[in-house]
Amino acid sequence: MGAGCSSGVCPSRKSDKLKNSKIIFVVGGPGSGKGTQCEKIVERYGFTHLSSGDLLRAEVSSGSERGKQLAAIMEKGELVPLDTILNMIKEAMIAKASTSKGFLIDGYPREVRQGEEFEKKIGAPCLLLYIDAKAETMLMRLIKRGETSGRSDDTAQTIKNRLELYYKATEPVIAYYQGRGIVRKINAEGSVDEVFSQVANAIESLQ
Ligand SMILES: Nc1ncnc2c1ncn2[C@@H]1O[C@H](COP(=O)(O)OP(=O)(O)O)[C@@H](O)[C@H]1O
Ligand SMILES: Nc1ncnc2c1ncn2[C@H]1C[C@H](O)[C@@H](COP(=O)(O)OP(=O)(O)O)O1
Ligand SMILES: [Mg+2]
Repeated sequence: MGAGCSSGVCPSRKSDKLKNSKIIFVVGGPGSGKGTQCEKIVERYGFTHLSSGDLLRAEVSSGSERGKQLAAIMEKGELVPLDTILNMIKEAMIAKASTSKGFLIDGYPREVRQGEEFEKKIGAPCLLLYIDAKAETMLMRLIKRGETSGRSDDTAQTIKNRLELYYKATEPVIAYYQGRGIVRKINAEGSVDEVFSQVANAIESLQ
């Protein structure tokens, strides 16, 4: 049990509707397996999975003007503006707050400032799942995913940019939360089930 989430209730909520929500950040490089593990967590534990990338892709699919601007950023493998993604996550959380057993925030924070702003506007995470795979493993998985995903960012050049940005901007997020004792590092090199057995141990340490 990490600081700030004893008995499943986190302190100092910034939104009344979310004040009793359990929040788990799922952080790892592109292609490390965040989405895959989140699906398995939902299946077994019934948490609410919110993927920042999925929220953004839904906006792009809507064909809105904002979606067009986001698509141009994502195609290059860059980060969209912090306020945009944070507001989308907050709205999605509020919509599910009354029925959710807890939230898996997948793909956020991608930089330390995103974590700070999330805590100011929403609340503190009680666990950070750090999905750790080698760069070569992530690259191979993304190239393979690109054969069928239809994602404009699963292309060789954009994958390279995303990996570089991950090491530069997102890895510091892990060090930032390590100081609070809420980081659980998951070795994501094995099979989906091998990875999930570690993930399940981390989730159960919270119950
Ligand atoms: N443990 C694993 N072993 C092999 N392939 C995996 C594993 N976890 C995920 N994958 C595959 O790797 C790709 C990236 O996984 P995904 O869950 O989309 O990662 P992320 O959300 O971190 O980008 C997907 O095609 C997925 O099926
Ligand atoms: N928290 C965030 N801040 C800014 N941009 C984000 C973001 N989460 C996602 N994006 C944008 C930039 C990413 O390259 C793109 C795809 O994200 P994703 O679906 O989470 O990728 P993946 O699951 O492969 O790691 O969406
Ligand atoms: Mg994903």
